[in-house]
Amino acid sequence: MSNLFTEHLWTRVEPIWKSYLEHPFVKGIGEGTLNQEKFKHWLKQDYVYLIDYSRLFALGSAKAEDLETMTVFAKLLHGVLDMEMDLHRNYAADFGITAEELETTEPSAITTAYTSYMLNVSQRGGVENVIAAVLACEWSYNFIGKSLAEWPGALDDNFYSSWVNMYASDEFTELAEKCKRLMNQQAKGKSERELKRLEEIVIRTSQFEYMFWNMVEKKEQWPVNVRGEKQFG
Ligand SMILES: Cc1ncc(CN)c(N)n1
Repeated sequence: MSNLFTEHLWTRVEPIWKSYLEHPFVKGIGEGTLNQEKFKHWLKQDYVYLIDYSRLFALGSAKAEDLETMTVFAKLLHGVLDMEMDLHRNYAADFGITAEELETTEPSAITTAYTSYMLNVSQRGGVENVIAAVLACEWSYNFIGKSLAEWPGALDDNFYSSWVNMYASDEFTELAEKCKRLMNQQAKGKSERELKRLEEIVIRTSQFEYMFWNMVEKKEQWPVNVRGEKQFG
């Protein structure tokens, strides 16, 4: 295993994350061709996802064993609530969707499953579980943003160029790097068995990321709603 735990993790998640770049939703962002109704579904679902995601950083701060780690989690929390969610609020305003509408979105089945998984593993373990749960989210979006930024035309006359720019930006890259540094610090001195357990969390969340792209592509909610009406993908 390489010295840095994140380098080892990269060898495990690379094939999963490369599959995101072939996903029609992600390709649609990079090529500027994504159907805007699908994007609105992402905006709303992602907004409520990010609310729970923020809770994870608050939990990380509460579980931290030193002031420095506490501060890093607090900075990550600020990064989501202020910087990342501003992207959503700005796109929503263009569509005439209010911040309240975003905030009161009913989470879909996949959104609920994904955030519940992250909150569950984070509550069960120490601070290392929290950072393992949030790592793929921050790092994989940065990976996608930077990859799409190199696609021809992704940053020119593309409705989604603000999306690509934000996730590829130096500011967002620094948030992803903070997560990687925290993961490596927490991995130090852990047994092989413990590292395997953390690796599994990163792989599971990477698989959830793919399911989230699928959910927004298909505008999925729940397979059956409260009136008994079925939704087929
Ligand atoms: C589902 C998901 N995963 C990750 C990110 C990046 N914080 C996000 N906005 N949405």
